[in-house]
Amino acid sequence: MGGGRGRRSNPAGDSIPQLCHRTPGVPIDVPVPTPPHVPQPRPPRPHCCVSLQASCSVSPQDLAVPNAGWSAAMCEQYQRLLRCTTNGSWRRIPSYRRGLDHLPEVLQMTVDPGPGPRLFLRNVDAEGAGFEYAIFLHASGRRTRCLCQVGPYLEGHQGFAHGGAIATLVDTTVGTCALAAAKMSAMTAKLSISYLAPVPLGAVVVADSRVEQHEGRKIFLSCQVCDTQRDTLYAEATALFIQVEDNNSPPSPAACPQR
Ligand SMILES: CCCCCCCCCC(=O)SCCNC(=O)CCNC(=O)[C@H](O)C(C)(C)COP(=O)(O)OP(=O)(O)OC[C@H]1O[C@@H](n2cnc3c(N)ncnc32)[C@H](O)[C@@H]1OP(=O)(O)O
Repeated sequence: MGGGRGRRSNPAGDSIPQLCHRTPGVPIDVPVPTPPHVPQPRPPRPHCCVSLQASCSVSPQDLAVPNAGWSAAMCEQYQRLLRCTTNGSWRRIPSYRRGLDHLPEVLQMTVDPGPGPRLFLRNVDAEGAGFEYAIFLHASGRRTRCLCQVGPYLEGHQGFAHGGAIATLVDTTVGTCALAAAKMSAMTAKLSISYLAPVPLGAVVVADSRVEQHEGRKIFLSCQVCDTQRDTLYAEATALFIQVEDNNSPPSPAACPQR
């Protein structure tokens, strides 16, 4: 589905094959929003370099591995990508329920055994219902490849993925690439996406990202989202990430235009 509408993608020309839990609905205490006219202090930057809580007895579960919700196609493509890690040219990045996907040289995960904040892409517990994904990082540290099965809870138009879900996938793929390139925390400053063909729910897609330019604190990246056969280009994107020091004070709020 959608195969005829996307642009044909260019082969990436690399050594990797061309590929294009638990209880649902854990209640979360949602804070009551403060009225918009009350000025609020800017929240601190996310602290990425958080040490593993030694006191926590719960072993974090790596979710970037096959589970019962993965389709045969997803499993097959995952195994293909995994084979490319054996010579060290690529490596799989572990992923946890809490904390960003795990790049130990850049950040360490937090361990959260209970309900509370969750990584956005890991907020659905039912296997296969939300984002099922695994990210691979190239040895250059400047390319990432995300294999993702788009679950039914990501629906936008009937039978197809929500554009925001695709944006999340892209942001995460380029974000991982930016963090690896920066070797420090970085945040999305700009994300531009062209949606070229609708992604059917249940589809397995591959998002390929690379650093295009790295100038000081600014990292410019590109990303393409394709089917596993590289027949359909679902989306292409460019992004700008800005390196941030974890212990910096937050930037002053941007002035809001007067109405
Ligand atoms: C393994 C782990 C995987 C993790 C993947 C996670 C992916 C998820 C990533 C996210 O979703 S992050 C959440 C969404 N992003 C934000 O919430 C960021 C909100 N914005 C900010 O906090 C600040 O605006 C920002 C940190 C991006 C920049 O503020 P700074 O004060 O540090 O930057 P500054 O204003 O000094 O600008 C530095 C340079 O960047 C440029 N710049 C900043 N924002 C820009 C912008 N939006 N567009 C274009 N250029 C921009 C700016 O012009 C300047 O260029 P020059 O050095 O050439 O003068």
